Amino acid sequence: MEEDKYAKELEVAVRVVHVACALCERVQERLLANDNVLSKDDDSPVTVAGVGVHSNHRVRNIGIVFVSGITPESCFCHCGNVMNDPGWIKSSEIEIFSRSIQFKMSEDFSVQATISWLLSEIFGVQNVSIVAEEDIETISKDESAGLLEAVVNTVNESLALASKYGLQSPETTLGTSEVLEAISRCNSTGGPRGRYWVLDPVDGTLGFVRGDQYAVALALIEDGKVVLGVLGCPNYPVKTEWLNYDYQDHQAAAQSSLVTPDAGGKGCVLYARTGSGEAWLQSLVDGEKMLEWPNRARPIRVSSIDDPALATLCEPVERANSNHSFTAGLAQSVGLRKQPLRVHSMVKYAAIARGDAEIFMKFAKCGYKEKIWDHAAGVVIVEEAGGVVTDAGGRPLDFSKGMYLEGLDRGIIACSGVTLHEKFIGAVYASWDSSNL
Ligand SMILES: Nc1ncnc2c1ncn2[C@@H]1O[C@H](COP(=O)(O)OS(=O)(=O)O)[C@@H](OP(=O)(O)O)[C@H]1O
Ligand SMILES: [Mg+2]
Ligand SMILES: [Mg+2]
Ligand SMILES: [Mg+2]
Repeated sequence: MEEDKYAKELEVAVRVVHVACALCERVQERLLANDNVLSKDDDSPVTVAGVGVHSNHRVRNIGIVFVSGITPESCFCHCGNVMNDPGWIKSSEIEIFSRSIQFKMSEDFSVQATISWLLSEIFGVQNVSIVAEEDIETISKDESAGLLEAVVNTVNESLALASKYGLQSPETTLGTSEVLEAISRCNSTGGPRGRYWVLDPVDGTLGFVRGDQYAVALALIEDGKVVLGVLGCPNYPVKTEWLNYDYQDHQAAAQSSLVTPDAGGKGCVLYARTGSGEAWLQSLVDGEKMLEWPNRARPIRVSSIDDPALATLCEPVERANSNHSFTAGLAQSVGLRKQPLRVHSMVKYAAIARGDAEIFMKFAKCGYKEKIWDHAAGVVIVEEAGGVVTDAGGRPLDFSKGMYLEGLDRGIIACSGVTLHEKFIGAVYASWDSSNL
């Protein structure tokens, strides 16, 4: 790859993700300030599920429903709606969850509008095509007027700070139609040809509403290949020991000396360009306090551990999202001894790229189709940091087939190096037939 190919795109992508992370932090602070925090208790008796509707080609989250005493698997279709993104919380947390999800939806759309507007300003509206998780229909409905108003305010608040990150802020505040127009540009469906951005505005929905780990993920795909990836991790500080903190720890830590300019603040942005052999980390900086851009970056590398007994497995928190007992069996057969690190969102890819864990595995239920925005940025960052990412058959993930990772063989295995990777691929072959997947 030419030395400077995609250099400008990467530079811009990193800055817009910083702007988006600052937006997320503000929204999450408001959320947490109102005691809208969920605990991490996974064994609670109430099922919470987002309710989605099929609109065109994708399933949208439009609200929530609470059903006592049934499992996500037994959720049913209701009035043409389907259950999506199931999770577990305590009954006492229902009201909190309901408020939280409003914040989360507002954040999703605000991030999409902000990133879409900034990319369009820089590269020209006609050159910007985005595949993103949320689409225009949800927010265009009459009943979403309140949500839209909140989004317009948040977008303007964020764009006003864009100049702090070396980007152009709008001359006047954006109106509703401009915000909707920016969101409507996120209607690409991807595919094998052309150039398009891939955006997950908030990855790790439950992590976000729990005041825990979540990520903003932006990648650029050209002719079906991911050419760069940027992961914003607002709650993943340079200090690794915070990876698995909960909100209470977070409060304590936020007041402690860990959050100092030296420690690098409470979040980070990771990025890489395909083929460069390098991946980078920047601390998140508070735009309002920032005196000048550029923020310094340091190279990151995967862990050099290849002894399974010393390796750490990172996986989704929710059992509904990945089969914990299957991965535990694989881990045992390969010889892992440590407890798995369960972390929400693409922060798992960040943990591998930074060398904080050695293996990330996700085995979704049969029938679930992985989306490209949940993996594109993370995969390139792990690979350029020296890691290996494939499906369970050992093949690279194929981002060229539209919004989904079509043809994915069973699950995803990301490792810090080939030795561990080969062991896990071998373990899948050995145990698959006896698994219930
Ligand atoms: N049923 C099911 N199976 C597998 N995967 C699913 C499922 N439902 C959702 N998703 C996708 O998982 C994304 C969140 O993954 P995480 O690894 O963060 O999950 S977890 O919260 O740690 O359990 C999540 O991304 P976000 O929606 O951006 O949060 C989803 O795209
Ligand atoms: Mg996601
Ligand atoms: Mg998301
Ligand atoms: Mg979602």
